[in-house]
Amino acid sequence: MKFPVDFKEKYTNLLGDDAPAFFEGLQTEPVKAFRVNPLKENYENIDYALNRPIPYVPTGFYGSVSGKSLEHQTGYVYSQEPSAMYVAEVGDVQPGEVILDLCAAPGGKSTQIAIKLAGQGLLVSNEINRKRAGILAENIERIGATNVVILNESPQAMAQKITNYFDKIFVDAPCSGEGMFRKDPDAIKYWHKDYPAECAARQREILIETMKMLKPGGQLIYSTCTFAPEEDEQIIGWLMKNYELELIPVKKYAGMDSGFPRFAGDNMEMAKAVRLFPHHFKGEGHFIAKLQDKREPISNGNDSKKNRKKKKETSVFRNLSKEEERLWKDFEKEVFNQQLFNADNLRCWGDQLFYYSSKWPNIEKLKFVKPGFQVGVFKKKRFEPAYGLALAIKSSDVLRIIDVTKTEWAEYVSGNIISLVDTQLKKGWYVLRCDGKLFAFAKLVNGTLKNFFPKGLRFSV
Ligand SMILES: C[S@@+](CC[C@H](N)C(=O)[O-])C[C@H]1O[C@@H](n2cnc3c(N)ncnc32)[C@H](O)[C@@H]1O
Repeated sequence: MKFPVDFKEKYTNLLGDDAPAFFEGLQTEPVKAFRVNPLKENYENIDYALNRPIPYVPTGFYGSVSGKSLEHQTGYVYSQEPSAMYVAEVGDVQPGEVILDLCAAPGGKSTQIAIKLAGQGLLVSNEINRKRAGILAENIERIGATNVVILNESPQAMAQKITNYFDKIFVDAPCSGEGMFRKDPDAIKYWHKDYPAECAARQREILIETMKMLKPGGQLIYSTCTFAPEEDEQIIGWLMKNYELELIPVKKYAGMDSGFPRFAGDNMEMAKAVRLFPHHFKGEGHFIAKLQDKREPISNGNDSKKNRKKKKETSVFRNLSKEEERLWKDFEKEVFNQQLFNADNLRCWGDQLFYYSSKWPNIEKLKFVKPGFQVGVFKKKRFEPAYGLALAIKSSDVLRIIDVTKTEWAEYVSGNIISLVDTQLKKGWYVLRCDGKLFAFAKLVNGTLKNFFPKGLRFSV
């Protein structure tokens, strides 16, 4: 890998004696890792070795996973390099918190945050780029969380609608990406001498909006995948100068460095942040800082009138018609052994049925990809379950399960039907399961499982 001359000169000056090892580290192979997903039943029942745990991430393991495996399709595993995994750990997410992941695609941190919420509280996962927001939605769908709203907004538009609201905000900022040079050598092409300063200007713009949305007394977790002081310590210095924020010390595990005070006017506080350098640590480059808002905490922003409207006043959704209520209830009774959702939290967006808690904010006038958890769609006089519903339930919820072989699973995910011989089963909807993992809905008609695997997600193994 050939580095730009200005890059070499900059880090030779900044890192001194450590610079040769730094450049050498950027030439070595990137480290592969993945996380398992405790939202899933028997989540450690996977075909990947779990004998190389990552010391600072309880669900993280070194090793690589295939995007075409059953474990990946069903959201049992998520591929993520080891440095990036530390961000959500630093955030210390607790079930019940109301969290914003402002720069979220493709979803590494969001999937980890949603899993940590364990179905309680809310994650608003936002991505400004429409195409990337679509990928984010796919990744979140697989993990099976029902308490995630996926927006496709600018921080400015969001902050106009939602203020003083979030307990925690993650800003995994768009950055000059120097820490990704080894994983994605194309990132070098974008680099030039002024790039870090340009990125820093954008980061400040994003953070101005972020601070409007953070609840007084909340926490901000700021991270980048770059080494540039302008985008790391100097951004934190700027934040602390302009807002009532203090740094919370981040625990340093073996190989992790403290933030560099000398990168931000010898501000000793910077040592509370963490720097991950590939030549000291088993992972790609990252910077993480955790900041506490020192303003007087207010009672939960959920109750703020500005942020919330009564169900009937929210124009994104409409209430279900009597016919739709009946269709959903009939489906629920037929397939599940219990009520899955409180009926008060079910709403329609067009003909699609969503779970959207009445406690969540009003997202009217904001662009979204998924306004809550999609349960299904009403088609003429029928209800069709969403693919994501099969990934968000457990076998113990379901009356109608059909177990299939790995070969049949591969047929189904590629878009084919499955023929059942001599079946006595009643016709209708079933959840398909392979190797203990629920993976899709199918409709049984005359001994054939008709394929309802989403067309855009089909793949050949
Ligand atoms: C480092 S990536 C996020 C990675 C993600 N958090 C993850 O863990 O998978 C930064 C994201 O910020 C988005 N972005 C770019 N410009 C932005 C802006 N002005 N405001 C908010 N987000 C922006 C990019 O599209 C990109 O997806």
